[in-house]
Amino acid sequence: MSVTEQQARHTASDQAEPLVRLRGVTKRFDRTVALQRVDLDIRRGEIVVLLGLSGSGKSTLLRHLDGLERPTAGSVSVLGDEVPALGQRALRRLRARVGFVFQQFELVPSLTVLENVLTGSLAGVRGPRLGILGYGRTLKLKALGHLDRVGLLERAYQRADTLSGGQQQRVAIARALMQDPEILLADEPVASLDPESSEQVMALIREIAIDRGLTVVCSLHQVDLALSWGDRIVGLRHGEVVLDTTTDGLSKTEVMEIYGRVATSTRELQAIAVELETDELLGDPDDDLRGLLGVEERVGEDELPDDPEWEFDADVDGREPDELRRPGRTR
Ligand SMILES: Nc1ncnc2c1ncn2[C@@H]1O[C@H](COP(=O)(O)OP(=O)(O)OP(=O)(O)O)[C@@H](O)[C@H]1O
Repeated sequence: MSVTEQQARHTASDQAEPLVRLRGVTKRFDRTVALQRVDLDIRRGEIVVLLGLSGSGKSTLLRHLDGLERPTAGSVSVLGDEVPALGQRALRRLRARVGFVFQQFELVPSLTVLENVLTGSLAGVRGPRLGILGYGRTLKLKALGHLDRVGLLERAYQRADTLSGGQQQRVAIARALMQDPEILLADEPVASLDPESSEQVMALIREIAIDRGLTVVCSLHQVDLALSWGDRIVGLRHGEVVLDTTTDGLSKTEVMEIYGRVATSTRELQAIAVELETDELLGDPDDDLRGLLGVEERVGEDELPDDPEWEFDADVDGREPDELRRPGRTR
């Protein structure tokens, strides 16, 4: 995106009232604090990327915007509605204005592509639909138009499970468009895709958002994609916002430095490097890492690996991304 385009979009969005406003949002699940005192304003037309490690609270934040979670404390306002206060009917009306795209696409595999897209028109509508015959001509033409927009018109009558991952995510985007949403939420929409498909899907989301003046809030863990396809990056760590900046002129190293500054140990830096898919932090841990991020004073010598054969356990799925392991050592 050109700097001029980004400036024009920011100027327009700066003048508008925020579409999304979070104030002091804390969310606890039993003893886990998923979000901590989050304040966030998102204005119409912004394309915001939520960036952070696994377990940092990205999905939880997105789910609050759609009323799928209620905050333990604080307020969540979306499109002028105080979301946690909405009853079921009002929530359905809000959800009809907010599209949601998920990591695993959530298509019905045995239905055709067109039928899957048509189900997007059911947001806010009650009652079952009986296959494709249950939808009127106008809706079918609209669905076909969206399939054309995402480049899959010729696949309309194919079963959804015969498509590639990238194609399925494009179908999910077409389905979300059936609602004519004002806000599009996307939870790790490219996490299951290869790099090329990821680029294509993110490019498509951005193009559609700009065409339609959509506001997008998208969680990602790849810094490169966040920088290429977002206007603004909101970085989360342990449920707190630790970074909130436009992508204008921002470099990957700067993003990593900010994450580095909030990391409390070398182990966490390594986890950040692995999860954010950068090798910039994975040089010689004794030199490059500490030098780049200036962490010596904070972490102390005893936390740094003293053996060059140490190995980082990249399996951060356990949401405690803090394990250093030497070969052969059991945890
Ligand atoms: N329904 C739930 N019950 C209990 N704990 C939960 C629930 N949902 C989320 N959590 C916890 O809240 C924290 C934040 O989770 P969340 O899914 O929002 O993180 P995330 O950044 O989206 O992670 P990922 O990138 O892996 O999807 C994690 O510690 C998670 O285990």
